Amino acid sequence: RRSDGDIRRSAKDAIKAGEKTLNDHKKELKQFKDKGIDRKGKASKDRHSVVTQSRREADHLAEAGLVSVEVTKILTEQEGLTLAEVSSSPEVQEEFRSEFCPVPISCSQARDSAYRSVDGSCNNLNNPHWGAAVTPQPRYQPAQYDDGVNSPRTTATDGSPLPSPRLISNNLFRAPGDCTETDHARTLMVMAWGQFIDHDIVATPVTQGDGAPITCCGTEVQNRVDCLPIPIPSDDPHFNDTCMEFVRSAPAPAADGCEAGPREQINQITSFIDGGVVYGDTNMKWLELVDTNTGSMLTSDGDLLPSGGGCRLSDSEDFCQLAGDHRVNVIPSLGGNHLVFVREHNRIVEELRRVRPDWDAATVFQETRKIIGALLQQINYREFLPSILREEDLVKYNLKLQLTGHSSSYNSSRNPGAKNVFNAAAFRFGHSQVPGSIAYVLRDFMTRLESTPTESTLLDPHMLITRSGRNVADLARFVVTSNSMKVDSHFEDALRDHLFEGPDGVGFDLGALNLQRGRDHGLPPYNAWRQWCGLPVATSFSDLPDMSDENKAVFADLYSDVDDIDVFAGGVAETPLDGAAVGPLFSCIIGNQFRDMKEGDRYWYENRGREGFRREQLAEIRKVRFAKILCDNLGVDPIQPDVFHVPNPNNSWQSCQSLPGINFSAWKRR
Ligand code: HEM
Repeated sequence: RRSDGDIRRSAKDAIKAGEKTLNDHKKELKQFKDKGIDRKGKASKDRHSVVTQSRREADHLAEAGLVSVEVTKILTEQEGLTLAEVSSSPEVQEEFRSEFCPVPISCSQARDSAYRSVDGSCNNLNNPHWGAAVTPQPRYQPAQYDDGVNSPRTTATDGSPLPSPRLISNNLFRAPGDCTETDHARTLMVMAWGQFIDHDIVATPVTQGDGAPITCCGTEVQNRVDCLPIPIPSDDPHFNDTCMEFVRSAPAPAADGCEAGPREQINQITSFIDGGVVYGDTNMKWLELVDTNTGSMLTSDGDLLPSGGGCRLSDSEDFCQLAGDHRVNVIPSLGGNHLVFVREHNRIVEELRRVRPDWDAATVFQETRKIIGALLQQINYREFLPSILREEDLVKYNLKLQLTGHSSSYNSSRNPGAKNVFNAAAFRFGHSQVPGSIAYVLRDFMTRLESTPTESTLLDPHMLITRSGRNVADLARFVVTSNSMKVDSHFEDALRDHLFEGPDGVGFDLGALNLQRGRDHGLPPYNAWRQWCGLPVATSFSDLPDMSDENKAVFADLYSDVDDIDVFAGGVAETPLDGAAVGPLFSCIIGNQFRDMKEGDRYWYENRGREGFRREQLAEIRKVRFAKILCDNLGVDPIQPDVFHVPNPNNSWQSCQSLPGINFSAWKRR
């Protein structure tokens, strides 16, 4: 056995080598920039980077991640340590931490605050980084990289290469006759909310070049370490090319704290449902979005979102929208939800100023932010989750809300962080719900106007902001009355062939990106997750439980072993459970994640104490449903009380006036 001193010397040498790799990497990125390689390439790659761009703070963590990976590779491959020895060696970790990790966060001020910190730090007082912005994504199961440390999972059990994600997409995700099935019970709000709340929970940055999105296709960039381009089969039904751009997610050090270990990925926003999607997660962003004289959110002409950020503009009068999250322009249904909560914030500010004239603008802002966070949590757990999970799973994962009084669900040993498999696979189920076109529905609920293919609305906010936003209510009416697509193995061509397509006709396949992202992150395959969830595991393709015969046959054609199936492919292809939108595997992962985010949140809105609300305030918040918020801010009247389900005799249209709202006198000084 090697002495501690010997291991420390090896660790120091490995760290030196890691630093050299980091410097070489930076030089290489600059060279690609100087040669103009990252500046050229396809226009669609720049659009994709609007979604996956990284923040400067994340770049620093990525540098630590790169060294962590290098150190771990050297210690395991050249110095003969096992992964477990690297992780548990105090010598290795002390050396790594002293060079690359920020000084531990002090929570002395945050301890007694009635408000969440802007970046989510110190929510958990013993583990201040849990759920905070710009931290490594935690995992439910260790990564499965080809080399154990860093290389994507690309090899099948028998040693052959895994099938190309685009090939899987062509065979599994393409709907027969290009016709995806409708979900007759759920509305498009299930899809729109899923994406909106996802953008409150996770943003995974990819590695960026020296100021430009990286290029991964072409002879000049072969074997680039940051790349994992997707091979396109020569007989592809849509693409003429042979290569789809794909940049790896930026590396992070090991998840719990900041340690040397196998590659992890970054979450650059807070995992808590805290309204970061509305406000952002940095003081800089708050200053950009908030009127500091009043505590209200800045808006533009027509009470729309302010302008800024990147998107594509089809009309010279339009502008890109700025919001707490940079992905706001991805699709109008998402931007619509952003707008609703900015308006709701400003409505609440007015109400609070009336009942609390003694409060300054900063207090009004924080109190309003707290109520908005509570409303997001309440809608998510009381309306959205019951629309996608079975009642028995809501009970099993402790996702049900209390009807009265405070709860004592806080558990300081639960890590609320958004888990890698939730981000890179399970919660992407919503991609299958996206419809092929977006339209306006007029006040008569019958007339549909300006139906636009979904691909033309991507990254283009036109439908929301045209005519100074006068059609926003028509768009919302479309979202709450139209059916979502079923969660199944089929995707609309808008996303599967035309995602972020440019004038050159080149776009992405989102289904293929999801599969490749899972491999990039080293996600264990489908069967390993079934086992983790305690579900029956298939030993052959023919006994895949919870799957149609048709899907079993497709999997048997694509993969050489049932143990190789990618978790996103297997999960989305499962037959939904009775009463749920998703199958058993995604129900399990989504259930576990939302339990962590509820029980692991010291500021969970039902909690007692100064982090929560007074009893009478909580009772007022409990009166509100999402329908009322749409009423108050978009004037969609009448509306069905449960906007996640289509109107029916048990969920019939009601006047906005008849839906209860918050009485703010509960916020009066006592
Ligand atoms: C409406 C159209 C949508 C578009 C165009 C879209 C597009 C995208 C893109 C381009 C990515 C990054 C892909 C990658 O390179 O890995 C992504 C990630 C993701 N999407 Fe969507 N999406 C849509 C809707 C949804 C919906 C409805 C949900 C959930 C219900 C969802 C959940 C997610 C999640 C969880 C991620 C990973 C986020 C991260 O880790 O940063 N998306 N989406």
